[in-house]
Amino acid sequence: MAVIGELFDTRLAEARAELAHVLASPPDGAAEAHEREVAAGRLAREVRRLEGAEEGLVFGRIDLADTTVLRIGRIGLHRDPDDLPLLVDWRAEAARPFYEATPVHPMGLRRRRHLRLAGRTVTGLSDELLDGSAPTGQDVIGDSPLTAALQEKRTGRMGTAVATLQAEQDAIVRSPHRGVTVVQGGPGTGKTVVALHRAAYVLYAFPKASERGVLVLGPNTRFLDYISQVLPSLGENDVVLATCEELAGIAPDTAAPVEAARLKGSAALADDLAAVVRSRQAPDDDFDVRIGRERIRLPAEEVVQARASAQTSGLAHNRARRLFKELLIDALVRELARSGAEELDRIDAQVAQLTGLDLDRVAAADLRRLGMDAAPASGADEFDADTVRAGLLDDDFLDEAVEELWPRLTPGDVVHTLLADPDAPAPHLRRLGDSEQALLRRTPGAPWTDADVPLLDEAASLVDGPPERTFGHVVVDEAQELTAMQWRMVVRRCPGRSMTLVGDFAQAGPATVARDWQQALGPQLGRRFDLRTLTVSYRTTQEILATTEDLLARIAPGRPAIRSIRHGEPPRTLTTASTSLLTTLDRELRDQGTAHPGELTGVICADDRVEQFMAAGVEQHARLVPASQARGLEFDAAIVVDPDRITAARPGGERDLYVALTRATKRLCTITVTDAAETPAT
Ligand SMILES: Nc1ncnc2c1ncn2[C@@H]1O[C@H](COP(=O)(O)OP(=O)(O)OP(=O)(O)O)[C@@H](O)[C@H]1O
Repeated sequence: MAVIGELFDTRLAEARAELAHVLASPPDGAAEAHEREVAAGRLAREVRRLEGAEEGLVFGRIDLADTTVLRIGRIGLHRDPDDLPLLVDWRAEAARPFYEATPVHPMGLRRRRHLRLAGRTVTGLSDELLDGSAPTGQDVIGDSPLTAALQEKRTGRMGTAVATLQAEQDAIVRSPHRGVTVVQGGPGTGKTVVALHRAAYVLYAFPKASERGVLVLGPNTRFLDYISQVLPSLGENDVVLATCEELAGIAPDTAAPVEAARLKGSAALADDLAAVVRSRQAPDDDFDVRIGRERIRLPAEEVVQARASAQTSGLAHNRARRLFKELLIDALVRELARSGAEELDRIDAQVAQLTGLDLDRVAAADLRRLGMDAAPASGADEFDADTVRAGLLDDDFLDEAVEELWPRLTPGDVVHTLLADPDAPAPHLRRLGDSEQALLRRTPGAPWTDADVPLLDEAASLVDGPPERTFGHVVVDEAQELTAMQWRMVVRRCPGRSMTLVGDFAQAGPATVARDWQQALGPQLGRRFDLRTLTVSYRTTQEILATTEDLLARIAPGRPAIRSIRHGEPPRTLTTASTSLLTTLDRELRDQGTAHPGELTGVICADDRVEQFMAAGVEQHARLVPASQARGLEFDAAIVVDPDRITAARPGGERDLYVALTRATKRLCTITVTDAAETPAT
């Protein structure tokens, strides 16, 4: 162990020194400055990687039957690349038995040891003997490391489970499948754990995917904050964590009403957006333009031909506009050459008629006298097509004329036209009923909502082309939340279709229309996904799961109940009148604070109660979470306030309630309100 610590310190000191050296050496010229920047970036990443892995660097050891010993850690460490590693990276194939060996399939192991460290000091050991041999004085048979890990107090940030990944989880994390893997499972079954460890595994094991980077997409910034520590502690800092809005680079001003969000999530709107863009691409009409002092008219056939070529080029609207313009200019140049030649021939003919001279012959005779070649001249030869073409490309008047036919568009223009213009070509949208159309109707200058973001992103891809940043692998957590339009956003950013998607339809929010993975993914990814199911809850106690069985049967009929490895107190219910709600909540918070000091309590309530509870100072004692944002979060204790109000607040509110009730690792208290006077209208 001490040797590993020393080697780690040396590596970290070397990386820091090298970084300091690179930053201190002044670059000589632009090329060197660039090289220096690249080297500094690489070294800074290496320093961060090592620093992130320092805490709990070594957490396991396996002793093989042939007496080989391997120590398992967050990163790998070798003295020399050709030597056996002193520390095996948990993702290496050699570490697999640490996670997957069982007494029935010992995978060549005699013993598996879990270590607990405080800094560099080993504070706990626990061994499992896998080959059926009797423990010796060297073996420490103690508490299961998983039990110990689960008993730790919640901190408000998710911790890594790298030391205790369970075999069914590990098999998914290490899956060699490079396409789409879908992981489903009830609350607390470790879907997020699997998703994040999978992201780290992909970076390690799939070099192509890691070159292009890994994206982890989460439902909101509260959730991303909750999981933000996990990957750095696995030695990975290069993963991009984002919400859909961050991915699109758009900050919406407000949240859309649920019904509008559902409608805007429909993939049919993608066709409507494409139709709006196409409708702005050159009508079947002549092109009439003034060039210098001349008016030139291109017939409609020329315009139609240029449009067809631009449209079939595969380029997005604003890029295809350039091609369209160039094709029109080619046609104009041909037209100018033709009309110019005609004009010259007409002048020659007039001169010949008036003077009897053939100007072409005179010019040729002059050239011969000067000893130069006398090629037969024609009007077309005197026309410098390249110069004319270049001039037209830069001509502002011409560009204005093209703008009339094929205007440059912004994503906002396109979405606004679709939602605001009753004459816009929008076959799918127009098929909706009047009330639905009214929900989608947009007035000029209205703020953009979160549900507009995928529409704006779709429009951006139509007018400006595919997103600049794409990823080699995408992990989507709470994937049941994504609408069809959001799936399109995701797929655009993952051309290789290499993804890990985790979620649970029993926890779906109100904007989700799909009820299973086939419905959700089929349109974008077909049937090509590997579906895995996790069956054991590591969060929600068996007692809490038992009280949610009826609710689960209503929201996900036929779904087998999951089992939990945790047991806790039976859930309690307090009943109060609405006028006493704050007093009851305050008393409960104080009681829990006294009985269980240092524990993290979450108060989950209908969104419209948050302000009132904030004003009452609830956040001094607990995390206050609107029910719409509770997905994925976890607390030692949860107080769910006024379940009826949560259920009534949004369509599919029973699923919000199910999420709220399954957040606690130890105890759940539900406060019901007896008088429904305050229940909001739905
Ligand atoms: N193998 C494990 N070792 C230690 N802790 C684990 C393990 N698997 C899951 N956990 C813990 O169980 C809790 C629930 O895990 P996680 O949040 O990944 O579940 P989930 O399926 O994503 O839940 P939800 O459906 O609510 O989103 C977390 O505290 C997580 O750290």
